[in-house]
Order: sequence, then structure tokens, then C-alpha cells
Amino acid sequence: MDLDAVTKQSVLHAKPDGLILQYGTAGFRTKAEHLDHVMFRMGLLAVLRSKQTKSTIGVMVTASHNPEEDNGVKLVDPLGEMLAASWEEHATCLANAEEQHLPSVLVDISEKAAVDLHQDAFVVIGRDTRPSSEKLAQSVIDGVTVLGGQFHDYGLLTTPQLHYMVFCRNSKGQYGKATVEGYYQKLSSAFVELTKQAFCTGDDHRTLKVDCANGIGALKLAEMKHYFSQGLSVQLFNDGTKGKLNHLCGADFVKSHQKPPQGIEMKANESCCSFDGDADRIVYYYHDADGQFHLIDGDKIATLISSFLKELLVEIGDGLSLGVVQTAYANGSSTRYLEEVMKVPVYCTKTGVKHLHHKAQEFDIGVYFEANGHGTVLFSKAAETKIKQLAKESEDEKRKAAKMLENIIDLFNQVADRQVISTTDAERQVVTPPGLQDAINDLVKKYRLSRAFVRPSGTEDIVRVYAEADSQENTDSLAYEVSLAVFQLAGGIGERPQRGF
Ligand SMILES: CC(=O)N[C@H]1[C@@H](OP(=O)(O)O)O[C@H](CO)[C@@H](O)[C@@H]1O
Ligand SMILES: [Mg+2]
Repeated sequence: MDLDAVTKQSVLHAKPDGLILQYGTAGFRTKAEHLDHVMFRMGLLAVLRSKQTKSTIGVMVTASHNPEEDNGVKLVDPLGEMLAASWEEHATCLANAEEQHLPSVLVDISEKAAVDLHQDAFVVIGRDTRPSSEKLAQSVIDGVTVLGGQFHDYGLLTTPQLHYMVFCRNSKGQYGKATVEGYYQKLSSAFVELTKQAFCTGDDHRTLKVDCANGIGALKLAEMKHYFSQGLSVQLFNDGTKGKLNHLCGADFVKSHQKPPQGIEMKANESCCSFDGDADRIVYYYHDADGQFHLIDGDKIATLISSFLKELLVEIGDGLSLGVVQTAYANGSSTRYLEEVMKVPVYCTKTGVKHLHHKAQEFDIGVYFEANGHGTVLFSKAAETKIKQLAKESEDEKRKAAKMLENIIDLFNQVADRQVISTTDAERQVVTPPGLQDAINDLVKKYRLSRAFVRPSGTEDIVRVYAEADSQENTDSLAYEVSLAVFQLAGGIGERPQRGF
């Protein structure tokens, strides 16, 4: 490591004095103007991680569903998963080191993680459409090059595409071609094949209206839609030509307001969906003939996918295990339905794709979704081999089911001070401050079929309050009462929470 060169370059990406940031639920996130040094340093860290794993590492510049003025960065590990937890700590140390300590922190990380500094390093970089992203991606590149790493800058990419590129490169192309065309080809041909197998006659022409949150999803879907042939016609809305990123649109808006985004025309029973700012979330919705809005969020998507998979697994009869992973934000009825009606085991992890992904890897087939629309299905290597074999060798009905599963494998890109509040039990119970959990328990008891919990966000400087109950009115009241308890017992500042916030 040429530490003198690092010190010299770092002056051009100086850390604002006293600024402390945490590698949170999905990397670093804050106002874009505070992130230049973090980007440079994540370039440095990506090189060390690449040397240590002897693999390509990804860096994605995005702040996902957060406002346009924010930005963020996350690292992607060799198999396309989120950065390992032990390296999140290194990331936080490196991002917070004062200028003069930067060289020693780099040496320290290399020693602790037993990085072979003679090894080559390769880093791939992607970014979303935020005005600040291009310059910040250049700072990542500066960090990579000063430590002698090689890189490929993909420029504008969705988060799932960057995960895909990393895995393709590390599987030496076996997973697919590490290009955007490779991505479109792989996923669209699996989709087209599967719809041929699964649809009944009469549904062979489908239209889907897509709210792209005025983000990167619009650019990439505009390219990808030509690959679906005639089986699916895609119409783009909120494509970034007029509106602001994530403003009054996108998956987060639709999920948290439980209403359609602005900028989309919906007729009765038309299928619509929304991405978030980096297109790694999706929620579907429609208006019925009476104008009632119906949301198919992550919980419902997980349920639909699991029931489809379960039918196919029964058909192939091969005893492969199926499990569903959710977070505390999953609606209680979806958990009950999966466990009691579908008889599928359900597990709850902390918020954030990295936690769900990890748990889902324990099954032959692991379905995981956050209620807000992040999710995928993971197939173990053993399950994939069995399915491929059955698709070739077995009898008619079995073979048909196995062939569908084979396409499903390819369809999923398998590659994911508020701190006074601390939590346990997959974030469903408050540990500190004392008294807050008792207060929540008392409030929950007042309502039927109710649940509530609170936790500090890992992407924004806020405390999130979750509530569910038997009616909208009761849910709103419970949410209001819990937020008052938080305000009183966790040292709330500023205005007291208002009813119907
Ligand atoms: C309740 C909620 O939606 N939380 C989101 C949000 O995390 P917070 O730690 O809650 O801010 O952003 C994460 C990254 O996009 C996403 O994984 C997660 O589900
Ligand atoms: Mg996102």
C-alpha cells in the first residue's frame, strides 16, 4: 500500500471535522454534500475486500428511497450479497477516521482481516440518477486507483443489476454475462418461458403500468421492455423527465401512504406497480371496479410466490424444504396465513435485506420479502441440481413442474439521538429506555388483533413506529399513542407527534 499517495489523495476528499457516520441498514446514507470522503474511503475498502476475498467487489452509489438531496454507498460481496457484518465495522472505522489516522486505520484493517496486499483487486461500480451520484462515483474510483485496484465503471445501473454483475464476474460468467444485455436476456427469457408454461389461453397479452419513482428504473426498464416480446407490454410512468426522484411516487410512498402515486393513470383492474429510487423494491396495486385501492406489498408477494412454489414442489415430490423470511413489519395476518393455512415455516429477522438473505440461505428454497417490497427467492445449489435433473429425466407432469421451477430459478436475481432506543427479538421488543416496552404493551392491549413496535431507523435520523389493528381507525390511534409514548419516554424533541401524521 502506498500510504503516502493515499494521504495526498485523501486531502482532495477531506473528511469534515467531527462528522460521524454509521454503516447502517444498507450502507452509509446522508446528505450528499457530506459523503465525498466516505466514497473515497469505500473505494479504498473495496480494494482491501477484493484482495482478501480474491474476488470482484461491487460498490453502489445510491440512497434508494431517500430524497434526491441524499446519497449513499453500499458494498457488494463476491456472491452478490451485502457486505459481511465484520467488514461493516471496518467500513465504519474507516469512514470516521480523522485525516491523520487514515493510514494507520488502513494498516489495522489489513492486519485484522489478514489481507494479502500482493493480491490483485477488481472493483465494479454502479450509480443511480441523483445529480450528486456521478461525482461521488468518481471519488470511489479515486479511492480504488490510489490503492492500485483495477475497476470497471458501469455508470448508471439499478442496485439489482450491480449485484448481478458482481456475481457474474465471480462465477466466471456461469451465472450470466456481466453486461446489461446479459441481464436483460437472462431474466426476460426466463420470464417469457415461464409465462408460456404457466398462463392459460386468453391471458397471453398483458399490460403492466410501472411507476419508476423518477429514478434509474425508468432508464433501465425502457431498455429491458423490448426483451419481453409480445407476452408483456410495459408502460412507464414517473420516468424522471418531469418529476423529482421519489417525490409523491415510488414504492416507499405507495406502501407508507397506502395509495397510488401521483403521475399514473389507473383504470379499474389494471395491473400497476412501483419501484423505488434504485429499483430494488417493487409493490403492485390496482383499483377494483368500485374504485377501491388494493396493494400487493412484499407480504402478499411472498405469500403468492410461496403458494406457487409449494404447488410445484408437491408436483415434483422431492422433499425440498421451503421457508419464508419476514421482518417485524410483516402484517400479522400474512404470517398467520403462511403458517396456519399454507403450513410453511416463517422466520422473523431484523430489518434490512442482509438479515433476511442470510436466514433464507438455510432452506433448499428460501423466499424472503420485506413488507416494503425488497425481496427474492434463493435456491440452494443442491435444490438447483435436483430441479435441473428432474426437468431432463422425469415423467410428464413432474417434468413440467420441474421446468417451471428451472425458469423460476433464472427469473429471480438471487444475488441485498435515535440510538437511545435499543431493541431485541428481531427488533420487536424495546430494551431501552426503561418503561417504553411496558407502555407499548399496555397500549396494544386496548385494541383487537393489534401489534406495535418501535426501532431507530438505519437509513434516516428518525425513530420508526409500526402499528397494526383490526381497522384503519384503530391502527391510526394506536400508532399515535405509541408515538406519544416514544416522545415522552425516549426524550423526544421539537413538536409533539400529531394525530394522523
Ligand atoms: C421500515 C422500512 O421500510 N425500513 C427500510 C429502511 O430501513 P430503516 O432502517 O428502517 O431506515 O430502508 C432499508 C434500505 O432500503 C430497507 O431495507 C428497510 O426495509
Ligand atoms: Mg432501494
